[in-house]
Amino acid sequence: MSDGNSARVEGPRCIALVGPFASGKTTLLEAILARTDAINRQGTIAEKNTVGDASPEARAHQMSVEANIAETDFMGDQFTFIDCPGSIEFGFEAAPILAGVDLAVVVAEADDKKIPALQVILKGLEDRGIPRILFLNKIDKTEVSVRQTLEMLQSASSVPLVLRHIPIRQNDVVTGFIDLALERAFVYREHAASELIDMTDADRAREAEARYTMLETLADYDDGLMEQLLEDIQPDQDQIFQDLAKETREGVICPVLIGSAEGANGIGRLLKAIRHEALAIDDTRARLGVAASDDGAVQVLKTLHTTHGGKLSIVRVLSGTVGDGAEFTGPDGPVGRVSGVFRIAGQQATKRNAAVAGETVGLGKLDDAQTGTTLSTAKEAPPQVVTLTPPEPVLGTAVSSAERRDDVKLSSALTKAVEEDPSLRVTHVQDTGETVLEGQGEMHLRVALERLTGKYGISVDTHDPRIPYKETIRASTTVRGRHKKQSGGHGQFGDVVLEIAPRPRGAGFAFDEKISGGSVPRNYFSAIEAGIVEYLDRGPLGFPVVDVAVTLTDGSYHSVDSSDQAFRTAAQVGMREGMPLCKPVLLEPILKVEIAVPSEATPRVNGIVSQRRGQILGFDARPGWQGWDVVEAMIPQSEIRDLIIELRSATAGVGTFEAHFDHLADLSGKLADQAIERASAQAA
Ligand SMILES: Nc1nc2c(ncn2[C@@H]2O[C@H](COP(=O)(O)OP(=O)(O)OP(=O)(O)O)[C@@H](O)[C@H]2O)c(=O)[nH]1
Repeated sequence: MSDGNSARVEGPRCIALVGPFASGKTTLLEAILARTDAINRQGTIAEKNTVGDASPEARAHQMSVEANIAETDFMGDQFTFIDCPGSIEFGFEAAPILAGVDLAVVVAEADDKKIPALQVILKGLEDRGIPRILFLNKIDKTEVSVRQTLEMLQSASSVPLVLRHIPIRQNDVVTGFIDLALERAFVYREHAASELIDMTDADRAREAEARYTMLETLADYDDGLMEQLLEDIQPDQDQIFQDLAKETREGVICPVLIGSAEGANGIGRLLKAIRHEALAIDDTRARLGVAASDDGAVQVLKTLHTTHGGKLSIVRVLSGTVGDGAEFTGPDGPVGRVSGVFRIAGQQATKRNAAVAGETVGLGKLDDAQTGTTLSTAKEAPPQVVTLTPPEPVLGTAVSSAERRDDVKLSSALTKAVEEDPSLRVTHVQDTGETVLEGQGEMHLRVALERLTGKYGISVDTHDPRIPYKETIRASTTVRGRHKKQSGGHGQFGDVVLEIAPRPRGAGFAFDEKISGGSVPRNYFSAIEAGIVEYLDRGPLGFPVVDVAVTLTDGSYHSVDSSDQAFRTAAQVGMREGMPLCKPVLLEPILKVEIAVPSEATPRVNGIVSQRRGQILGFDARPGWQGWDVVEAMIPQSEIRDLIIELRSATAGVGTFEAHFDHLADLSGKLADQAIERASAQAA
């Protein structure tokens, strides 16, 4: 049977499967592998026997926590499919992958709660100019009409969604479909290819109407077709296939196919559409602005640290042939020599021969290669096709190894974790002395921690990161600090008079001296200042002290017993006595927060911010995001902790925020008392 003669391109393809959480991407990959005989039997998520999601973390949570890669052949063409996780928390995994694919299959379902997530995904593809086909999955359990579903889904796409299939229903169950381009009806067969059937008169009438709607949209981009429609001339079928392919490749439309990944229905049709409508590497290279060349050039889609084989860079070969021993250069210089070319299938990597342009393979031992970069075998640094900026983390946890001997192991495992997933961040917080692992949400962090244990065998302790409170003073005092030990032998003597005064917020610490008549010799000044600075590490409330001025106004010395150490101690004695008299006050860090949400959630954000002692600064439309707002607010750091969880629940999972330190503000009353109590308990 013909699929139409659209100008089909040749060569190995790389296709991303994307879509909202649990829309059926991993199941679709499984169905595709079964349909193309890459596996004998289709596994299911429930039975935990799918090719994708085979890592212990993915199996445990029954969700994709990283991209799954599998290769197959269909009608003589080679395809690599990359199933990208749907959860927004693992969303950054897809960014470097999408840079190297020919087409994205967006797996969606008739669920209005998932429309905001679908919008985020489609916008990402639209912004990057990636051609896309929408697979309307779970048609086996869809009760609403496809027409209504399409209207709902359309709000998430900025280009027309073009329905290519309509369902055939019997007793409210979808039993097959009509392909509007082929004008043929098929009945689904469980886990087998659909069978061609005759159309009933009623189906023929529905088909004619739906087909006309499809043609009208195609005609918006094809004047010749528009004229034919106006003159009531039946367009040629090849022409329709050509229009579909051209307009899909240009990204001006998004065709919609229907099916059921679980029942393996509609899979053959989807594969045929991909085969005809996806571009191949020559066009993708043009989209990425990479010149054709005999030099090997690759795009790094993902990095894996395998427990035995070392580092594996999953790449799409953009040009040339890439084999063992190839030496690659990245944006910052040489990245290593390939040791092993691997075929990737789920969790398995098997050695293979050299890879040609268009193929997606694993390259071993490119130690300095980074995910998202373009590498070349030419000596000079290759132009980069994308710049990837990981989203700012939204949640953090302090981590430490349960066993001291694992400290070094933990630090190297954390480095590898961030290399595999740059949307994780590890910070060593000087103020609190903690190592904080930050990421995109609870599950993201949980999986990262599980990997530390599962993959590297490190047992990790975690707790909420401490808030880096500070303290300052509100009043001045003058105090004497004496240190005297003169009983027998070489004694110690230091004596200072210090004036302690507040400084404006943000002004920092200042030391001055107003010594007259040499009551304290000049050579002891720096030891006195050092003693004060040391004291300021932990003020009367238990926190680092900021914004104070200390002036040395007087003192005395002993020609034999005075020393740097004695004056240093005297200064600390003075500070210890004087500071509690200066009305100490706790300071809490306040963050400036930009919260991005769909506009209908904006009023709820106001409530969320004020509950967290926050102050709204204003809100505006989110640039480039139709129907979204950005709310600006100041929120105390201690109130941010689970902000992301509340925001996501108010926005069907898509709300997000960025926060940066802005200033310190006074904190008094019960909240201050609690913070002081907590700190002294932790210090004890
Ligand atoms: N009824 C029905 N259920 C399906 C279909 N496809 C997938 N499912 C179910 O939907 C759930 C999610 O499927 P997955 O394949 O894990 O979805 P996913 O999109 O890969 O999920 P994430 O990557 O974790 O976002 C599973 O329980 C599947 O069995 C389908 O066609 N029909």
